[in-house]
Amino acid sequence: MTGNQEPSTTALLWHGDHLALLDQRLLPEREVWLTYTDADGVASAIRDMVVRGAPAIGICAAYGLVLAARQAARYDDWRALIQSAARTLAGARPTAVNLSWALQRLQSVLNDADDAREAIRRLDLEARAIHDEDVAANHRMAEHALSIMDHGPFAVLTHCNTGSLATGGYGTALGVIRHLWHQGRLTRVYADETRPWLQGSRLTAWELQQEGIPVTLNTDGAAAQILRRGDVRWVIVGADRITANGDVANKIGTYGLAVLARHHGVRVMVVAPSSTVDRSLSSGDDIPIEERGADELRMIQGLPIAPDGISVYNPVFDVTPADLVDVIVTEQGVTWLQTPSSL
Ligand SMILES: CSC[C@H]1O[C@H](OP(=O)(O)O)[C@H](O)[C@@H]1O
Repeated sequence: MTGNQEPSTTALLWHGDHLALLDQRLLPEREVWLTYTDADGVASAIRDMVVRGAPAIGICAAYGLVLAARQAARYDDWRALIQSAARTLAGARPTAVNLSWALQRLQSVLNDADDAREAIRRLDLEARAIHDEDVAANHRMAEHALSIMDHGPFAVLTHCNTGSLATGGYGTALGVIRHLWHQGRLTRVYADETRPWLQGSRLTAWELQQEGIPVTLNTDGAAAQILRRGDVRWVIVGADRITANGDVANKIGTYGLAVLARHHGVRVMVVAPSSTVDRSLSSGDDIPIEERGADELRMIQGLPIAPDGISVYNPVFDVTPADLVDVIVTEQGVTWLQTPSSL
């Protein structure tokens, strides 16, 4: 990879006997690291969004299972205890398939372990491999994406956070954006603030500003006007689950953005590792969509911004149908869903 600089930001650090997580609920004001030594703690961290982002939560679940194995080693029923921890971790969040994918990969390794110490060793190696593979995949996806984009330079718009804070490092959609910048092919990134959890304003704007990448923060509602102006060539987003027909579950608001992009002749690129593809589901209708608490809309940093007790609908993902996605990029390559000439 030429011209890439590893970003200084990272979401997680594995120390063999504990997992350190940057508490993303406190960014950008405060950088606070929390330490986890057991699977229940890691599951809570995922559920409470201390760490978030489909690939990142898969990697954390893998390390969480290693922690479970270390704690179970002293018991005769160590294998059953590890399996129980896997179920707890798998239940932390429903939409991103990376969580179950990572846990299934570790459990297949567990089956080959004859004793608890061997289980710890094998699980640790596999979890580290998943982490390393994710970073390598992000760099490969950036290369694949740039190979099909015109030289530019041009502006792009992105939604939510898909960077080093959402992955093992470098990022998926944000990895493509980083590579565009380092190759001199990017003029500006428009970052949707991404209500209600504000991954865009609190995380993406923070990541990009740290690296001197020109980023402009906009309300989700301003995306239409930005796309109408014509300087944005691509909408580039991540994914939490991609089904066999190319439907894409991603942060709430992605579907509306794809409709806007198609209306304004702007191409939509989805960037996600192959661990995000769930071929067991025939369409996005089958993807479980997480709904989170009402206070995510009613409050901001503890301050009420809506009438007390107001009814709230808070799905935190939506499904963009394949016919609104122009291209899907994974580490294995590029899949055009709309023939380029038709755009
Ligand atoms: C490369 S991260 C993929 C995906 O995860 C984010 O959701 P969340 O912040 O709730 O974990 C968002 O949908 C990203 O696009």
